[in-house]
Amino acid sequence: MKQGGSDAAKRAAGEAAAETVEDGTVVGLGTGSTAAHAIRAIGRRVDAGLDAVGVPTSFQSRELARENGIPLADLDEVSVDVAIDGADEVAGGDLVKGGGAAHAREKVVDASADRFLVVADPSKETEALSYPVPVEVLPAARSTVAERIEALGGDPDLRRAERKDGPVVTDNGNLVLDCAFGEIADPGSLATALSTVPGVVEHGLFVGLADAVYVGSEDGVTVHEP
Ligand SMILES: O=C(CO)[C@H](O)[C@H](O)COP(=O)(O)O
Repeated sequence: MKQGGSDAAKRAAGEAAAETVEDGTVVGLGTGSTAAHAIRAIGRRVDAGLDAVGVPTSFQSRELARENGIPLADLDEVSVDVAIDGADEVAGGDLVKGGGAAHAREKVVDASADRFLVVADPSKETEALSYPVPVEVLPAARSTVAERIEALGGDPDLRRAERKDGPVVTDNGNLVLDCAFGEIADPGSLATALSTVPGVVEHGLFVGLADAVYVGSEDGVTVHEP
């Protein structure tokens, strides 16, 4: 994932979005270092009396929410009022996500929310998406999906684990192909094409889902409503 942004900028964005969580609501808890700041801030607010329930998007966000005392629910038990999640690249309201290989559950939770707030540092903002699109695939479909992605003009690369020999395995037991397409002229068309490839569980293009983008910096937070 892009690592250009400062932790102070990520913290500013995460904490500003966490501040908008209202009493008596259900919050989708995103994955990654920026969303982690939001989770810790929500935990502090719960500790101070906020009545909120979290729906995690990954093993990692579930663990962090537990450590921070946030009551949790599964998505089939509640409906999500607001989701707060990070991104690897942001172009207006379109995103590439999945740097943490959590984009399948993230998309289910973020898309189900009444409001989806993206939290990011300025290094994530761009005019046109070009970050390699993470594609979660069934292990048995790795080669056939890779061929289809090449036919769509992409360059698929199996994501490998840093601290073990072999591939990254998602929370759902699948593999990830990071697919470079260069500058993506039409994210909507590419998203539709990827979704129709047999064996693709989910891809990291989030097109038109964001309701607001909180961009933090050392000097404060700017909120865009795409
Ligand atoms: O999509 C994600 C995980 O699947 C993350 O939200 C994305 O990678 C951004 O992470 P960070 O806030 O650490 O830069």
